[in-house]
Amino acid sequence: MIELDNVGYNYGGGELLTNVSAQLSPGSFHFLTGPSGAGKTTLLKLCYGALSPTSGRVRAFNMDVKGLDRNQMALLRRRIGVVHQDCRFLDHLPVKENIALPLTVAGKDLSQEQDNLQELLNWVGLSERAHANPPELSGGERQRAALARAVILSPEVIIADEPTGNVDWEMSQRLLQLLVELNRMGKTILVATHDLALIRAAKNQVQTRVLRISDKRLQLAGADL
Ligand SMILES: Nc1ncnc2c1ncn2[C@@H]1O[C@H](COP(=O)(O)OP(=O)(O)OP(=O)(O)O)[C@@H](O)[C@H]1O
Repeated sequence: MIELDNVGYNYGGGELLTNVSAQLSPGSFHFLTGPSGAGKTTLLKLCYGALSPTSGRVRAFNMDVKGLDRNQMALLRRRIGVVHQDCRFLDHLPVKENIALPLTVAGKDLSQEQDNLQELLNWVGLSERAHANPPELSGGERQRAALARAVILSPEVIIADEPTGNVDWEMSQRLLQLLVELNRMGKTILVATHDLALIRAAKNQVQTRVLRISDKRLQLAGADL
């Protein structure tokens, strides 16, 4: 699905990532970990085409991400759902409309999508909050709304950046459960996290691989996690 081949990345102040190679095969569940500032968010951005590698190659769905034109990039974004670290919303729009935004951008007729939207709101446990505005949501509700928005177009890959960063243990388990369910539905999952307890909890439920950025390079973490 996504393949990194000897990828290097440099924001201009020296190489941040070097010789990074990895493959996310269909239906796999990967965690990405490493110290703060190691380059996890950067690596995720390289995977979904928000950044182009300084060296090496990123391929998504057998296409070189670097050479994509606007239309191809828009298509790529529909196939990869992203939950951003800061999960921003349009604060003046209710939760339901925020979740529906990718449908609008994709030119879908919202009146045809109401059942789909309601099902998704139920799935993330936000049907009661559908008409609230984002500033009224708790951290866990924001994360679940962001996940719903990321999956509304049924992407094949879901990339989540610290989805449990600001929530308590119970809520992080609930979010994990949603990601596990998506994986069981056949979705390919990539989650950046500092939370080793979350990784251990996931390992009890699904087969996962843990990648760690250490000293600019990507390594497969050992079974000790
Ligand atoms: N747009 C940018 N321009 C310049 N430097 C950047 C930019 N974005 C990130 N960096 C730097 O790149 C390094 C890696 O950042 P990144 O956000 O990828 O790390 P991270 O592992 O996700 O960190 P954290 O766990 O704290 O979220 C940091 O030193 C950061 O300051």
